[in-house]
Amino acid sequence: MARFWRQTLRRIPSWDACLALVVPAGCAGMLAEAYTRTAIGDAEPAAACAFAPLALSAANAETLTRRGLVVVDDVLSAGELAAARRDAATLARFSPAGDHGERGDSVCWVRGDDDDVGAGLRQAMRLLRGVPDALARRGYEASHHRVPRQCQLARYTSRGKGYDRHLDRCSLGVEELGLLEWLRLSDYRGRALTAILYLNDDWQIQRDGGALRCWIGGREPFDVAPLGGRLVIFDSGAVEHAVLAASADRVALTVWINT
Ligand SMILES: O=C(O)CCC(=O)C(=O)O
Ligand SMILES: [Fe+2]
Repeated sequence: MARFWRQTLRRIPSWDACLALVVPAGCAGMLAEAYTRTAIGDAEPAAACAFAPLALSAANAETLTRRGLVVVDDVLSAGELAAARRDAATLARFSPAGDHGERGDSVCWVRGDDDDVGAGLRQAMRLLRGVPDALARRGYEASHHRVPRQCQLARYTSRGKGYDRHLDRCSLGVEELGLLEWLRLSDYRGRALTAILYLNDDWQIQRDGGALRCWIGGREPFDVAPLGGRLVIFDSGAVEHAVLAASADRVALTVWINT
């Protein structure tokens, strides 16, 4: 056995040559792993996510282009909303989000093929993932968008805080983040549109709080109530927003559409 190893080692031209092969291969592996672990590693083109029941109008697309944000109400029927809410409530894998105390919600990532995702929630996800295709059909330049298979389900409880003012797209460069982190954040850096579908029941902003507060281009902020069945679409790189503290449980399903 010892002889075998001696002979094998003698056949290797030099350790330097070995290192020259192994180190770049290891680095390439790490970088590939960093990229494929992102939400866009297996994202689909917008057209592949077409969802016929979602009807957005030309006026919706025009408002999004002009203002950077559009609100569309009642995209779910009362029955669909109730089913999605029920499914969201039975999911048992929420964990606290936010490492720096900037947000008080618990989140879980859901995909259409997850075993614990019920038909109601799956329907809501299909609708949300159909947003870029529905926009592209109305003239919004979204055909190049890619849609992650996973959506974020976020729950803010009545006792917790909201989410501080922020932008959904990260604009830090490779020199600030380092190559590995820069690759890991590919989806976060490439976010084009944020699409949120609220799954709340009988929400009253004066009573329950929890508004989505938005700042666009230095103008006065305005509040959007998280009404059940309401879809909010905005430019992830342009609309600063915050979630105000809620006094009732607040549930939102979000997908970030990438370039
Ligand atoms: O739930 C909302 O209204 C917005 C949440 C949010 O800003 C986020 O998850 O990035
Ligand atoms: Fe956000």
